Amino acid sequence: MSKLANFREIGRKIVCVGRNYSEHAAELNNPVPTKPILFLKPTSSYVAEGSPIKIPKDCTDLNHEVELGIVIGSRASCISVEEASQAIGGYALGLDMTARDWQNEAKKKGHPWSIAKGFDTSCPISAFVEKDKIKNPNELDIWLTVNGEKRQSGNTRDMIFSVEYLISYISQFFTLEPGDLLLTGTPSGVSRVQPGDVLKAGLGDVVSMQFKVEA
Ligand SMILES: CC(=O)CC(=O)C(=O)O
Ligand SMILES: [Mg+2]
Repeated sequence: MSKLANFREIGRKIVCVGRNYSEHAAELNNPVPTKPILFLKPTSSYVAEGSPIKIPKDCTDLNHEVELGIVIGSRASCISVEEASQAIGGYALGLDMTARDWQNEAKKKGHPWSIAKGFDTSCPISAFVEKDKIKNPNELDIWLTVNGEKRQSGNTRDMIFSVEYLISYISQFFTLEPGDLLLTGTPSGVSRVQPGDVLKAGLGDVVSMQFKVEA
């Protein structure tokens, strides 16, 4: 078994990409970016299957964002797009749970999104997926249902910036280390969740996961 199977324990950082699908940028009335928008989540935000997603106190608009996760396998600093795939150690499916009311408030004030995106349980994550299980990460169906109803359905080919471009771009600023996770942005269809909801998500026929939402 790969050493990266416990990437949640060894992970040093979670780097997230925002607005990487133009339909999602449009549904929130955001401009389409000309270069990747990056933010970080703390590793304390991880939650694995079997434990609930908890709506933070005073949050009134918690949204799901299903995203392809890249688990970094080797140290990478200032690498080129051509070198990027060598840094991939494997994959995971992730949810970038977002307190949209808090994020909107922060955006208005020009404040960071740290609390809106990084509160405890804001990063539900699947089991580790071995690198060889996915031939092309830029050609994967990705979906999410809430209580059995389809809410998000996309394909990573619609990402504005490819997986390799993102790894290269991020490595110009942050040295990537084994166990780091990159969340690559969400397709359209984000929506509010309520206590008792059951979220199911999947990546092609490679991996799926389920989480219950609690107050
Ligand atoms: C508007 C956002 O929250 C950006 C984001 O996280 C995304 O996946 O897009
Ligand atoms: Mg996101």
